[in-house]
Amino acid sequence: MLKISFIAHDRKKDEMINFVTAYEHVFKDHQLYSTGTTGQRIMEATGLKIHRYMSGPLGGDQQIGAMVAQNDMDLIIFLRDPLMAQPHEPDITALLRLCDVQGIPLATNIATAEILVKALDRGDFAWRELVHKYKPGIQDGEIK
Ligand SMILES: O=C(CO)COP(=O)(O)O
Repeated sequence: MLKISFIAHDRKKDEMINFVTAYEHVFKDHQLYSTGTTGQRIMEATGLKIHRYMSGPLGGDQQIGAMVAQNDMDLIIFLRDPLMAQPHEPDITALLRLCDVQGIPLATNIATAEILVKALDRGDFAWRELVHKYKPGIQDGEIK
């Protein structure tokens, strides 16, 4: 079971809901997280149970980022709105940066999200189970 996050900006939320609904059979076997409103919308539209953090502008991206910093998140689907400025742009940039620090698979548009979910479904994410098994002592705040 992997940890997966869904985040969508307002004008991308319908696209996210269609996507998660289409692949509900894949996502139901995993531990799901989201920012506040995205998670609420997905749960209203599907039978999935999602741990919701704060709404993005109130710190939700940072909360998911905290999991990424500990290498404790396996896949992020983040449908960003590239055509609208966000008040919490620094938080968004920070989350994307941390994904690159830890090498966490991240989709920022639906085309990539489709490819990643198909990879997930056929077992291409098994290496993440190994990451969890052999994760060094990050709980102790160890600096590598
Ligand atoms: O703003 C967001 C991500 O940056 C998403 O937040 P919501 O899911 O609460 O709309």
